[in-house]
Amino acid sequence: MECRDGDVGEGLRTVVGLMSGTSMDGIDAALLRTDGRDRVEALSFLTVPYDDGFRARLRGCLGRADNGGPVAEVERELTDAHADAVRRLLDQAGVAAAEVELIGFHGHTIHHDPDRRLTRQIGDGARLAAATGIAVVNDFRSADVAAGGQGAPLVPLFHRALAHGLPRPLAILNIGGVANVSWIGSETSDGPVAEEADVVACDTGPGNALIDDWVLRHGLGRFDAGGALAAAGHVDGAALAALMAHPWFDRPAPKSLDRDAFDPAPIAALSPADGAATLTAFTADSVARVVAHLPAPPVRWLVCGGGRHNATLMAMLAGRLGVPVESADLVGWDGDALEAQAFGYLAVRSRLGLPLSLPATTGVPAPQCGGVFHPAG
Ligand SMILES: Nc1ncnc2c1ncn2[C@@H]1O[C@H](COP(=O)(O)OP(=O)(O)OP(=O)(O)O)[C@@H](O)[C@H]1O
Ligand SMILES: CC(=O)N[C@H]1[C@@H]2OC[C@@H](O2)[C@@H](O)[C@@H]1O[C@H](C)C(=O)O
Repeated sequence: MECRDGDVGEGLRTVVGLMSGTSMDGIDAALLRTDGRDRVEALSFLTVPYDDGFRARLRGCLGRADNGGPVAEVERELTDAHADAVRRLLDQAGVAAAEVELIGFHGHTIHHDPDRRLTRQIGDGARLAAATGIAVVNDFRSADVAAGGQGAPLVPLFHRALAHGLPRPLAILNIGGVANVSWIGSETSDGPVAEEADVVACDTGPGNALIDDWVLRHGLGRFDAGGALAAAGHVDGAALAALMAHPWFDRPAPKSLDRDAFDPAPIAALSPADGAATLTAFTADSVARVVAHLPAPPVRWLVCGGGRHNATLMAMLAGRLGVPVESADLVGWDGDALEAQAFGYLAVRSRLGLPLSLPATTGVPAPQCGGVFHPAG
């Protein structure tokens, strides 16, 4: 399926993908070569962490659908930080800006309410294009949401491109601030019928964000390193049941979440370790709960995103899913880089006029193109 005539030719292109994820840890920047279809070659990757001051300013924008308050200033700061991340990435890779055709710039989601047809990623595409001298595609989610889709997750078509040769059905689980799964069925090519049949996706529920917030509130760092705090605690069954009673878990896929969709009030009175254990079980239980919404149970789960570094969470997932649950790095992917790579891949698809989302990945009525192009400044 093609939405319009592609305005760039076929073949591999060198692109940068940039992601500022819901955990607000920093900017992930990936350099890759891809044809936007089934070929992907990872070249280089780095993360530029946000400092605490900027993270606090960014947090102050969450929930805002308008440009008021600090949003415009934070958007400029965020964009300039992305330009700096691109420079560092290209320095690291020894690649000149002139060799890069395109940047896929996700920006940062500050508001996501697709049921009201609202989603907002801050990040000024024209400013980034001017600062880097490289053409930019941004605003990947708006067209999907305007058409009635969830606007997320958008990584599934990239996951499918990576998954050739792996056993099916395969689940690729991203555990970032929020968690999302791509279910990949039969091995097929990039055609319209196949696209409908072989990939189903949705957010699963919380990822690390509630755990991060809990650990931070107790002065115990920015995240539960290795899951050590959770390992020292006990899961509170009543609090977990209260968290899992949220009606969102009964909604069929596709579905998506804003970062702060769940109220952690049920764990408020728990000790730091018991709270961490219970929130970690909340993430694991919500992933297990999604299996009923998939076309068939996956035979293997490959986990990417920062949550795969949490051994307690990985053990809970393995216990609940009953099939191998492994880091995506085991099959040669860089589990920290996949989201950033995905937005480089999606930028190429945007320029080729190929869909970024499908009815089975976002609930959009028909395969949907998206992204906004900003020529090199
Ligand atoms: N060593 C570790 N042990 C435990 N957790 C970790 C570790 N390293 C990273 N994390 C978790 O991973 C999070 C970052 O994950 P990631 O970068 O995948 O999220 P994101 O991309 O910001 O979010 P999203 O995918 O929702 O957009 C951290 O906030 C932390 O909770
Ligand atoms: C609205 C939004 O930014 N959603 C993010 C978030 O972080 C994880 C999960 O929730 C996923 O749905 C999505 O990001 C990934 C990159 C995606 O679109 O596939």
